[in-house]
Amino acid sequence: MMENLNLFTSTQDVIKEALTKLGFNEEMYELLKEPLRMLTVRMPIRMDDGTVKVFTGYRAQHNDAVGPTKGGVRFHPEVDEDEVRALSMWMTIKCGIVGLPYGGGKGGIICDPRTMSMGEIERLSRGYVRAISQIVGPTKDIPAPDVYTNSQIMAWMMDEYSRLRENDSPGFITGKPIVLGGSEGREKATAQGVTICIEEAAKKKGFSLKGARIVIQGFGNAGSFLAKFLHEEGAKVIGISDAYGALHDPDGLDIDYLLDRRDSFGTVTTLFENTITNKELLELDCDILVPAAISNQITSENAGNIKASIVVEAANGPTTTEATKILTERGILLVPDVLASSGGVTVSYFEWVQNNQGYYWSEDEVNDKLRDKLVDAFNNVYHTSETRKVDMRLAAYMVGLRYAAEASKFRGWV
Ligand SMILES: NC(=O)C1=CN([C@@H]2O[C@H](COP(=O)(O)OP(=O)(O)OC[C@H]3O[C@@H](n4cnc5c(N)ncnc54)[C@H](O)[C@@H]3O)[C@@H](O)[C@H]2O)C=CC1
Ligand SMILES: O=C(O)CCC(=O)C(=O)O
Repeated sequence: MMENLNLFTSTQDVIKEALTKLGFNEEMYELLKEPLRMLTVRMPIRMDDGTVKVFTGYRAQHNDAVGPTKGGVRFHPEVDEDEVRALSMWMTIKCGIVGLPYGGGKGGIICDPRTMSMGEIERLSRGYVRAISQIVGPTKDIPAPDVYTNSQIMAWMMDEYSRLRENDSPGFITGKPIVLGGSEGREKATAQGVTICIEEAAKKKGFSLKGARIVIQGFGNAGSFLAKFLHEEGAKVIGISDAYGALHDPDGLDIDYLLDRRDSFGTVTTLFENTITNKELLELDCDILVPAAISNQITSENAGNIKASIVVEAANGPTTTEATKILTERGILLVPDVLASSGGVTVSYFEWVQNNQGYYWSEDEVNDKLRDKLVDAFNNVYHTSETRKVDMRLAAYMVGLRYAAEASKFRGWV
């Protein structure tokens, strides 16, 4: 049988299994099996050469029983409707795992910002906010950064929304620059959360991070800060990659140099001749493998060849259902995306809280609060996996979905 690479339908299968294990009925599955709302927008944007190009974008809102929906916006040529749907469903689960008062949302625009000027990216970012303005807002749905979007783009989006509403609305979006109400620690939060999960996973496997060999796919916001943190903890980062290729040195790469040379899209390998492929990178001999780029990277084809004893998903959806089974059967500890990458949305929540109260915290305060939430979340999912005898992904879905399901029940929706 062909492996299911459709992120939306494969997510539905795990949601169904998790709800059944939790004892919810078919009606609950009917409610949670897809987003409550999915908006498709077409945005005419004036390009620098005077022509008009029409871009397509999406905003999905999975479930808002717990509170406003929350999730990033992705600018990528391969964005598609089903991917955005699945990403919004994962956000509901992520927020539930760390106990945030949000449901899941997610957005995306089909575009390649690497080939666009700053002016074109600004006009597209503002156009997107105008197009989705009716369904978003600080108490409705709060966007944030994701692949190929950053704090500058969040600033333009916040400015556009504030103009539309005729009042300053920092709580409309998170991941903003500090001077516009961004939170200390948000930029590094996803990697910080992944690092905490790696520390906890290593404890369970009984080894120290000092000298542990790490491979990271992706050298953007998540991957590059992660390489820095693990390098600082004494681990040996022996492989990294970007969209164009991968670098490998069994004695450890020069992380400080690579961090200094990477561009704002997380590209660094184009500076080197001696590269390997992303496919080869994933199969390198190492202790911990961290996919931190895009989806469907570990499949039934390569899961049997993964050498790591811990796989931590910093990216959303990097491992297929079939590959999850194979890794689990092989005794590899898999820390699923909805847990491992929840540091980003956790500090986004802290940013929103700070915007709402107008009083800002120090980076240490943010990091301490983040650590408390993530250590609890990791142990909760791990414990569920052990006691219910289910794999870590199913355990994470059970922990995360319970929140949205119970809130939907209390509201009388099901
Ligand atoms: N930025 C955030 O706060 C969060 C990000 N994530 C997830 O982490 C992953 C990475 O996101 P960011 O680091 O924010 O994005 P980014 O845009 O900063 O970096 C993306 C990285 O992936 C690489 N990449 C892109 N296409 C690729 C391909 N076809 N093959 C291999 N590498 C490729 C890029 O070269 C770059 O190094 C995504 O799956 C994202 O959804 C998850 C939670 C929060
Ligand atoms: O920071 C946020 O609100 C959302 C981050 C996100 O999109 C994700 O965790 O995939």
